[in-house]
Formats: sequence, structure tokens, C-alpha cells
Amino acid sequence: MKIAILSRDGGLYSTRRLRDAARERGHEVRVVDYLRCYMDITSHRPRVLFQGEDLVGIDAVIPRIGASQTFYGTAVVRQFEMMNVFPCNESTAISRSRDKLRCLQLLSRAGIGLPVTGFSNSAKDIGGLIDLVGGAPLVVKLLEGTQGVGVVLAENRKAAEAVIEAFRGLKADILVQEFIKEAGGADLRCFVVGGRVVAAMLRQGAEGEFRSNLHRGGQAAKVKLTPEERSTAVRSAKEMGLNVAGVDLLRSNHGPVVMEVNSSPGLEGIEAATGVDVAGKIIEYLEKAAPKGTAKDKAKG
Ligand SMILES: Nc1ncnc2c1ncn2[C@@H]1O[C@H](COP(=O)(O)OP(=O)(O)OP(=O)(O)O)[C@@H](O)[C@H]1O
Ligand SMILES: [Mg+2]
Ligand SMILES: [Mg+2]
Repeated sequence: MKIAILSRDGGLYSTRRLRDAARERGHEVRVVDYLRCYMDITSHRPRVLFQGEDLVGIDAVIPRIGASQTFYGTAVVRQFEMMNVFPCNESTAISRSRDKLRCLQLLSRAGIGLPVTGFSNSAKDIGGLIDLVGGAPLVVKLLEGTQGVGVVLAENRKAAEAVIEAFRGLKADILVQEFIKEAGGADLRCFVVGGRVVAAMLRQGAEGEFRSNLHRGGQAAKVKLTPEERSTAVRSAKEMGLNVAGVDLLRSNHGPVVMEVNSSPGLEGIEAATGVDVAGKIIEYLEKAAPKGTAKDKAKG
């Protein structure tokens, strides 16, 4: 197959691993900076051009779209879809999961376990929002945050009000969420490929830290999931319409709850913690799925 990895940086661990795994399996592969792609949007012959070159004859693309480039990145993926190139993850699925609020709404509609979560537009509704999630302690989250930045634990009601007001003052969109204390500062990253969990790790936050992000000093280790955790991860990816997804769960008293679903999950942490060749699993999936043609988008909304 001819595979293009849509990534801004060929030197990133995940990009390198995908490229090497594809080569090892005998595929022709190249890394394409999607921000340098431009598009010819004509219905009879849609095209993607990269630095003046017509990208033709590509069988599959692997989108690795950065969180801050969702708008343009998904447009490039969509253009490849118009050319009947198989996308490892579809553009609509990527957009859907990028918006944390939309993601949680779709998961809740599917009956998947979530922390009780509230969202409001007006600062006048702060009190109601706090009551809705069962009062403090609670977690306030920037809708657009990553790597644990913009995720705050408010221990009491006064602190919660102050944090919400501060974010509001900055015109930032936020979620207010029940604090899952019993998770003990740990979460589960479940790596789903083609409807199966191929690797899973438990990330434990640093001492005294409720956030488990590795960027915040968390430690990762291989973990054995319960059947319920496994099926929650698989269903969440399916609901988003993602073939490749990193589903983050917390272990709560009321079973596994989903925090978020990532459409370009990193490979470095998960491969190091589990020893699984995740990049190889992704290429293997493409080999099976791409020849069957474009994926029918399985999710709505
Ligand atoms: N409701 C909650 N209860 C307990 N812990 C939480 C809760 N929400 C988040 N956390 C902890 O904080 C960490 C960061 O939160 P979250 O994953 O939502 O944001 P983020 O990491 O900034 O976003 P991204 O994963 O997209 O980079 C989680 O990994 C988890 O350990
Ligand atoms: Mg996270
Ligand atoms: Mg994320």
C-alpha cells in the first residue's frame, strides 16, 4: 500500500514508529505536513497538493492532527476522503472527539459511564452548576485544555466559585465535573485499534497530584483491564466513529467512567509501558480495512 502519515513533524516518536512499522511491513510510506497541503475542491477531480506536488495514488492516510490544528487538519483529511483514500480515522470522527463537550454528550446518549458533568453559558448559573455535580470538591476543566493544564480541583464551594469566575473572566469555556476521589490520582489509557483494546496502561499522578498526566510527572505501568473497562473503551471509540483511539477512564465507585477519547493518541508512553508494538497494530488494521474501501461513518452527531 501507499500510505501517507499526516503529521507536522517526521521526527516525533509516534510519527517515526508508524513510518518504520509501515516500512517493515513492505509499504511505501511518507510523512506529509498537512499544514503545507492545499486543496483543489472541484467535484469532478478533487486533489490535494503538497508543496506543488499532486498527491495521487495514495491508498490510506493516517491523520496525526495536533489539537490546535483541528480545523485545517480535518479539512485535509476530508479532502482525501473525497478522493476515496481510506482514512485511518475519519474527519468527522476527529472533530467529534476533539470537542470535549460534544464527545461527552454523545457518550452519555449511548449510556456510557461518565463523571457527572455540567456546562453553562452564563456566569449567573455558577451556583446551579455546582449543585448539579453534587457540590464541592469538584473539578473545573478548560474545554480546550491539554496535558493537564487548565484542570483544577476545587476543594470547597468558595474555591469552586472563584475558579469558575476566573475562567469566565478570561472568556474560557469550561466544564464542571464531579471529582472522582476514589480514582486516587490515577487513570487508565486504553488504546483501541479496529474495535479492540490492543494495549492499556495505568497512569499514576505524582505524590499529592490528582492529575495523572505524564507531563505532570505521572508514572505509567501496564495494567490488566476488567471486561467492563475493556468494553467501555471499545464502545466509546465506536460511538465516536474512531478506528484508532486513546480512551481515558477513571476507576470510580460506580464503575469505569470516561474522561475523554483521543483521536491522535501518542505511542511513546503506551509502547514503553506495555511493550506492545502499537504502531504495528495500526498498520495491520489499515491492511485489513483500507482495501474494503472508505469506512462508513458509524456514529452520528
Ligand atoms: N472528574 C475527575 N475526577 C478525578 N480526576 C480527574 C477528573 N478529571 C480529570 N482528572 C484527572 O486530571 C487529569 C487531566 O484531566 P483531563 O484528561 O480531562 O484533561 P487534559 O489531560 O488536560 O486533557 P488531554 O488529555 O486532552 O490532554 C486526568 O488524567 C485525571 O487524572
Ligand atoms: Mg487527559
Ligand atoms: Mg485529550
